[in-house]
Amino acid sequence: MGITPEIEALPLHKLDLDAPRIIFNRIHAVMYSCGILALLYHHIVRLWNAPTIPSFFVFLTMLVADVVLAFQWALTQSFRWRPVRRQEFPENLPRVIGEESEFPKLDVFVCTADPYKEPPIGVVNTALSVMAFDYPSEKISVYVSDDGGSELTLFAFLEAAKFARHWLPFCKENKIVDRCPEVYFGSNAVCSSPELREMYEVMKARIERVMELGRVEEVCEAEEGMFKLWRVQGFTRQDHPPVIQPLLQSEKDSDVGGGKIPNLIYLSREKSRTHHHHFKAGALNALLRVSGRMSDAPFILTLDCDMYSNDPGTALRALCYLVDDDQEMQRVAYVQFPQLFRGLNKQAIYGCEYKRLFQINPTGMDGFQGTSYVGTGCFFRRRAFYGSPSLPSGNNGNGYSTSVTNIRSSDDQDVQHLASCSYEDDTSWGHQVGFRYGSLVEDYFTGYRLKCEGWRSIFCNPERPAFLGDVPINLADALSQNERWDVGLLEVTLSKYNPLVFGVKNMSLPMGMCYGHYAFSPFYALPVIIYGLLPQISLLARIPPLFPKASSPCFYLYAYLFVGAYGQDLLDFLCERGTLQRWWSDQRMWMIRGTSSYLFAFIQFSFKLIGVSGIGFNLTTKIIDEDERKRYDQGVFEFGAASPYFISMGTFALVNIISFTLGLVQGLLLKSIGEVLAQLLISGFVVVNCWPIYEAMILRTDKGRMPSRTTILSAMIASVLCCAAAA
Ligand SMILES: O=c1ccn([C@@H]2O[C@H](COP(=O)(O)OP(=O)(O)O[C@H]3O[C@H](CO)[C@@H](O)[C@H](O)[C@H]3O)[C@@H](O)[C@H]2O)c(=O)[nH]1
Ligand SMILES: [Mn+2]
Repeated sequence: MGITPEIEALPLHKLDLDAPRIIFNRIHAVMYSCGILALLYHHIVRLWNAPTIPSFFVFLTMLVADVVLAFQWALTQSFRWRPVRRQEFPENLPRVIGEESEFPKLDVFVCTADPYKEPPIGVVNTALSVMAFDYPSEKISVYVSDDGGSELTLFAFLEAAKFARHWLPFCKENKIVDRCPEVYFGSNAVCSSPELREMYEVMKARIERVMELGRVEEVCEAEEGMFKLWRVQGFTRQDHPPVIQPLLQSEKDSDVGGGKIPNLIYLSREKSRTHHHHFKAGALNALLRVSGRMSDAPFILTLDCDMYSNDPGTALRALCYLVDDDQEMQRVAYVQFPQLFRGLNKQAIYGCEYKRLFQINPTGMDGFQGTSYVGTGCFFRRRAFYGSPSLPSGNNGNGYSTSVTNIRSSDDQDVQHLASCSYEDDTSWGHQVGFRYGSLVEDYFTGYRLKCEGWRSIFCNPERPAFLGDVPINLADALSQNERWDVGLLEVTLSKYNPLVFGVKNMSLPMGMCYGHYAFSPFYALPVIIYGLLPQISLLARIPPLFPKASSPCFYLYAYLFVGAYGQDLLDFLCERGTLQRWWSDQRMWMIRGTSSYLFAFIQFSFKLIGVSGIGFNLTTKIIDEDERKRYDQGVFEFGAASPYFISMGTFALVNIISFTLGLVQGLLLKSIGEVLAQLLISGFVVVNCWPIYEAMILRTDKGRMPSRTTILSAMIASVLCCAAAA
């Protein structure tokens, strides 16, 4: 093992600076900073000269909005300072690692939490797609973590284990590219094995039947034992003992051709109402311990249940970094692949692609200490969970260092105990060891804490998407997912781990800024709400204009700052293979989040602070309603089911259209458009963005239109605001 001089010429990976972008970004940064300084100066002069006390407060509020925007803009410079591109050469791996038998083991964690929100057939597809990696099968162990504690999921995996024995050799012999069965059989490609397709359909039907029944009835005698636990009185999803069930064992089992097969293990950790389970992080830690005992692979891939592998070569690509024994590369805690999605509509109306988060920003963070962990599609070095890179590591005899400094390790503890609720009591699990607790965005938080310990990470973004997942296809789901993330971020921002304090001290200034930018993103609620209400209300109230006249040079300063920020955002988007339409949706969703999920996250977080209510992990539904899907595919916004989000965004939309119309009429009548041009442009911009909301309120008749009660309520609030302003 190790790179000897002769093979140095055959590198495993390569890094290039994105020079044109770096130059452009830095020049823009300097110019734009001057603009911001000029704006702040303008603000201060204006505050100083405020004619009345109320106008002083109005100006002050506008200053607050601009300060938050400027602050966040400054933090984003760290993403733009030094973007890099990487390339891997997996074909050179054998020269470094040697024979297939020398390849390191790989453990894969697939998380699921509710069979009704995350259909088991989907989870099965994800598992099968990774079991079929181009990788020595006997080296792979797939662990399915079922936080739903459901016999339905176990049943599905019993079926999957049988099907895998046919599917895996078929994929490898025929060099199939799409190794997620649903995708392969769903594509138009002619399947060379109709029997296999039939077998898949039968499996699917059996799983779906059990889902309909809601319980497992017909299983053969050999399997009946596995379901016994569920028949015990008092077994519920919140209260049950650990269930660990190996379904395939590479030592004993083989595929239908007699070839090797991966391990497949079902695990549902113990649950009890008296213990906090720490959601996904808790599940991952149980997996970490159990897998450490059962297979103890040095490398671990974490996957959400809906993220299937789209490229069988992905594991090898990740190894290009993980097995490199260069000193810098030995500090790599994880290799993160981007989250990419299938089934997005043309405009990606709900902005769920999160291109900036998953594709653009990571290239920038990779120019420093590496990108953030995004929860799925990420290959970890097991050792990273057990302490800093400078700690001496264990060795599994294969040349790859592994964990195993189990905090309470002693051999008489059986595997069951490792998955029990009380195992973590009074240990460092979740604090210094394993996935970290304390934030609903356990992914962001864990990656961040690892960086603070001195680890680094890699962003690996190959041409063919490595993994593909599902996105929420209705507005309320998209916002509720975002709200959960925001609450999780606030938990970090308002703790001692604030990235601008703890992070800057333990990582570096640019890394602290990157993590800080995310941590503070819920604060975007402030400028969005202020810019979305104050200029409009003051327009109606005819109080002194908030912005310079169209003829004043300061007007151009505002124009420059607006065009400069939006323009650069658009450029970043297009450079990362985005389209204009999707960018438009993305910026629109930013505005919508400002008035809904960002705002509601603050409310939810405050409730938690004062102890009114706890916070939970609201799963994103992966079930797709046909009707909804149709509307989504046509790019039509979904407002069907009432949601408090819609009331606040409806109010905003209405205030803006009222103020825009009245302001325009008044400006024309009094021939004073120039004086209120900036305010008209702002509310006009909001109105254009809100078009789908007006449509849903008034024009549409389908099931996805805005519920009348929501429309009426928003209209009432908006009229109260407008009347109060005009009075
Ligand atoms: O108590 C829980 C809750 C969730 N999950 C699993 O966590 C995954 C992510 O849940 P999902 O509802 O799909 O949330 P998303 O917002 O889509 O997930 C993003 O955000 C999460 C953090 O909020 C990360 O964990 C995910 O990896 C990231 O893709 C799913 O596989 C769930 O089964 C559990 O295992 N246990
Ligand atoms: Mn998800």
